[in-house]
Amino acid sequence: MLKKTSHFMREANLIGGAWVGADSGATIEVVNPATRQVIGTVPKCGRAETRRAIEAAETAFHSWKKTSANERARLLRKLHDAIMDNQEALAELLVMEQGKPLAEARAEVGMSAAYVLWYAEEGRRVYGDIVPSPWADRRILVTKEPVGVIGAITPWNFPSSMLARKLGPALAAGCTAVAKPASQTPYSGLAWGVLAEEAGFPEGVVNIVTGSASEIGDELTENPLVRKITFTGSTEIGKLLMQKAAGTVKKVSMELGGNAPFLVFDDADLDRAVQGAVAAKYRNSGQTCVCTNRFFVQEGIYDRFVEKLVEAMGRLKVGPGLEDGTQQGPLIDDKAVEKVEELIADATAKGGRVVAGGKRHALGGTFFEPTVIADAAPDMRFMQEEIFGPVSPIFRFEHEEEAVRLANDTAFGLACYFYTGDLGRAFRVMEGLKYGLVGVNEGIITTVEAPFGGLKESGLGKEGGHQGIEDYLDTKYVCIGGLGL
Ligand SMILES: NC(=O)c1ccc[n+]([C@@H]2O[C@H](COP(=O)([O-])OP(=O)(O)OC[C@H]3O[C@@H](n4cnc5c(N)ncnc54)[C@H](O)[C@@H]3O)[C@@H](O)[C@H]2O)c1
Ligand SMILES: O=C[C@H](O)CS(=O)(=O)O
Repeated sequence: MLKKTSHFMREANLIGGAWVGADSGATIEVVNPATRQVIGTVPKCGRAETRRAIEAAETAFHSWKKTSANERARLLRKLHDAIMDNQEALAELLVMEQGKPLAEARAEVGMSAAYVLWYAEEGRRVYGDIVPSPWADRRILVTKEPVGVIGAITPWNFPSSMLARKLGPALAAGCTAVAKPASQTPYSGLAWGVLAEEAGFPEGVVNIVTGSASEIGDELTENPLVRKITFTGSTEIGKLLMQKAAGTVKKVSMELGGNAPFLVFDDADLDRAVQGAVAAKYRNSGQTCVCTNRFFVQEGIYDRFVEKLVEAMGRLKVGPGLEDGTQQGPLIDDKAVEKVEELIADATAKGGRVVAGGKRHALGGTFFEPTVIADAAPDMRFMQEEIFGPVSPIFRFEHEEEAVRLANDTAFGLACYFYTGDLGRAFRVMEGLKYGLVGVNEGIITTVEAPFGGLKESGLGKEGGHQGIEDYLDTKYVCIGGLGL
């Protein structure tokens, strides 16, 4: 491991400005999914340590909220610069614990820095209102104030940028934070503690705890000092956290699971659609919340699309993320591989045809062959379950209305994509699809300038865009009398 990477690889938690272990001394091993080797350990903290982190964040909040938006922006710009100055080391650390190709890890770290820079500026535009008063002798103000201590819980698939989408707006708004990264990928989260320290954020503003997810989660959701929970992860856990946060009426932001449809109409640019399909499906080996889960291809071009996708996909290089040219890394763990195998077995039992891949890769471990399944049918589990792996089930359809109905036939509503050359169809389909994010003739659409977030059981709230800071603010109405007007 390069020396600079080890600088960020902290085997301790950041609580109130101190790097500490678990009270019990217990630790969790962190495994490199490509080599299955233990790369290190992190503290196995629980409620007591989390409570101390919350109290440190509450203490820090009382001074942090009084800093000017300009001062917070200055520190956030320094944080942005620290991330970019260390992009390679942070990317290598991310690959070691998550497995994605180095090029994707670099992009994720770059996206993390971009969120920080975006909110450095958005924090300076948190405007209030002066409302024309209905009373001649009173004045009405509406102000925005930081909600206070926030609890942030993030997933393993984007261990850096998912935290950036929370810490960026939270710190810009004047909030303080207690963050819990996923146990599979803790180092990219803990690195935010190192970066925040080096950027000059006051002690207690950023706290990072690792360990028992349920214990840390229970303290974050039940402690009344925490005024907001922001979660990115599965819908199942999101529902649990919402229920627990209700006990103290906390604000919640939920970035949850997806089941993205990808529609290709007869009038689409087929080569563009295939290029978009590979990008929207195979990023992070299919382990993203916005990855295509179901392809719907119109009858007239179905066979050509399948043929071209198989050909394009066959060119993907599978290997360890740090190896030059790797485009498909390993899946996160054995459980992920078993889930993918179950879904393929279900599909083939229901008439699906494996036309590419379909089994564990010759590299062994959790590497899996990029897979395409033709003749997918609506009774297959893909329709309702997130694959979270490199598998493309391809359904066929005849009419536009049928495609939109099938695309919407899921509890999820995060991302969707469709390819057409017809402008009228583009508006009909865009307006008919019940999803928070829509890619029209594009397969990769996430950007800091745009609000990211799902509908239905894919979540609540938005991250990115000008909308993303609103969830970290309380609106206060002030009526001022006695002015002798
Ligand atoms: N919508 C989005 O922006 C987005 C982004 C990335 C991932 N995701 C979703 O996340 C899922 C994959 O990530 P994952 O496997 O880490 O999800 P997960 O829900 O299993 O875990 C997410 C986080 O929650 C923690 N957690 C687990 N059980 C908990 C509990 N009882 N109390 C408190 N915290 C708990 C985990 O330790 C982790 O930090 C997929 O469903 C994917 O679609 C959504
Ligand atoms: O996995 C979900 C991420 O939000 C994907 S993206 O990098 O934001 O597109």
